[in-house]
Amino acid sequence: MMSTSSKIRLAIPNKGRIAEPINDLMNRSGIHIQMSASRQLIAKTVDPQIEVLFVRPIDIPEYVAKGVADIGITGIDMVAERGSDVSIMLDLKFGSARLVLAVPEKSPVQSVKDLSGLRIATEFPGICRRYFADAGVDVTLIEVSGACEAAPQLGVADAIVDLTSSGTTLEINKLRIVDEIISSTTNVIANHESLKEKHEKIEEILLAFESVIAAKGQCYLMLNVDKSKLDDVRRLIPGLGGPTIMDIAGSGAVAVHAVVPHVRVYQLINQLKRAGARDVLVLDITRMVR
Ligand SMILES: Nc1ncnc2c1ncn2[C@@H]1O[C@H](COP(=O)(O)OP(=O)(O)OP(=O)(O)O)[C@@H](O)[C@H]1O
Ligand SMILES: O=P(O)(O)OC[C@H]1O[C@H](OP(=O)(O)OP(=O)(O)O)[C@H](O)[C@@H]1O
Ligand SMILES: [Mg+2]
Repeated sequence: MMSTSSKIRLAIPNKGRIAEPINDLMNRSGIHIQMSASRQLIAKTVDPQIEVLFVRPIDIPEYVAKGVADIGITGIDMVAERGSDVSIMLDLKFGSARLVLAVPEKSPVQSVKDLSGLRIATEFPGICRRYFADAGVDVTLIEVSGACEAAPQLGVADAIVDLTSSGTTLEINKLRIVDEIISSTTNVIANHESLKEKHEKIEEILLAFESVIAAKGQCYLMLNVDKSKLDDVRRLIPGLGGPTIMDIAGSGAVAVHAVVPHVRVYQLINQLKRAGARDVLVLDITRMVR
């Protein structure tokens, strides 16, 4: 195992749907990117051992497989499309989408078997070839690089294989799902050799990302309460290691601190006030390491 002095190159998307959430993850995890120009392809970070490479999400799996980057962040669909030999390290749980086979609402097609001899438009030729081969169905693939849902209306395809998340694009283009091929989220992937040689540093980065995911949806609640009412307040505060209780010197009151889920806060504050809590503060948690 190598020391923590290993340099790491991290490949992340330069554009597209997941670029912004990944940038947010980098900031929250404390690995701030230092950009000197907006179209910069390689950037330094606050950690002199971590350098960032900005590339297209579809190219990240192969850059990582070939060792151009040690680790990368991209959709699991991109890894499947390229068939890249990388280690899947961490599911970041955003960028959720399903890759589906869809046909015009009025099409007679009911299953993949009905597509024999027909034309399929897709941005995912790799996944499609394997999918139709597994199904034993011979089709013609029409490769497009966006706006795939328009292909049936334009008369260039009989069906499409494309991503859907909210379902809006399928609905607007009057398309019906016939099958789900894969579901995808944004993941951290790693090069096999880098994992052996730079294990400690990669683990350090993963821990930083995990701590951001753990903190998501949680907030830090602080309040003061007279000791006589402490039991009522304690009963209201949900788990997560139980509240921390500290004496406020000479006041007959205590300070109570606890980590609580965001979704509980609105109701909880009212209940706590009724139970005698005062000076309530709710703070965002950026990172949480257990
Ligand atoms: N509708 C969506 N909802 C959630 N995630 C999506 C959606 N569309 C794409 N993604 C995910 O975003 C990642 C990058 O795809 P995206 O289409 O944003 O990149 P791109 O093709 O480089 O950008 P663009 O389509 O703007 O040219 C993929 O892993 C994909 O699964
Ligand atoms: O279910 P929805 O929420 O409507 O999302 C689905 C759309 O999102 C993606 O398009 P993207 O924004 O990447 O544009 P593109 O078609 O040019 O790739 C995908 O290719 C679909 O077209
Ligand atoms: Mg796209």
